[in-house]
Amino acid sequence: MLRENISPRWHIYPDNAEISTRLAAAITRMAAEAVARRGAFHLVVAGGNTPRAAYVHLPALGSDWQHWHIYHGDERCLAVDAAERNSVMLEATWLSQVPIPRTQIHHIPAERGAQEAARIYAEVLPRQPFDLVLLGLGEDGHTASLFPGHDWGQDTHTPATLAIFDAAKAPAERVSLSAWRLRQTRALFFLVCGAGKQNALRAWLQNAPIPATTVGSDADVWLDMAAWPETLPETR
Ligand SMILES: O=C1O[C@H](COP(=O)(O)O)[C@@H](O)[C@H](O)[C@H]1O
Repeated sequence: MLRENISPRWHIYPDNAEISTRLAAAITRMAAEAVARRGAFHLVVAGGNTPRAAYVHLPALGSDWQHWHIYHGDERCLAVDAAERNSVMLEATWLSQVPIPRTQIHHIPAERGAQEAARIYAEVLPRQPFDLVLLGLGEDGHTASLFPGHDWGQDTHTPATLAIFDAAKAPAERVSLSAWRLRQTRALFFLVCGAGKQNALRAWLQNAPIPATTVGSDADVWLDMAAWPETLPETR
């Protein structure tokens, strides 16, 4: 699936609470549509703090959980029960409370080290495009575990998963889906909340070489007012 390089759509809401309610409803609606049309919903989840509140809303909204398939955009190479792992956050906020078949929840086996986990996970990913990819934006401009100044795998010949050993944010060892694989999706949402994201967002608006500029060139960006840069680039 080729995504068009048009431009991102910026959706600004008052705060993370408002985004979380709306996002949870949107995910549930998209899942219902995907299941009705194709019999399954393939979702890539974002880690970090920003999406937590949205995930917390999901169990109560209810859904045809039997048809959901969950993948991660990235994972930190830590022990399987480490609190900083994205999989642990996902289980605690949402996955442990809904009857998605365990065989359809695809955590990255990052406890096995980045190289082996990336190799294994590349085989786990579906051949078809995802239905929805959720991504965050780090304060330093990283997306999933693709960091500015590193190769983020935008070329279509890049493997679908990357082993990262020198991430600028701890832990240094991580696994990430590559930029081109993240873009093989019907819909792509970025979540950006908090004043700490202003510099990264300004870089994106300036078309600076950060992963979001290429991964999210035609994304829907859900952001809160605090994240919108107080001083903006002159163009756009
Ligand atoms: O390290 C990571 O950071 C980004 C952004 O996280 P946030 O806490 O600033 O929302 C996240 O999207 C990624 O999954 C995570 O591993």
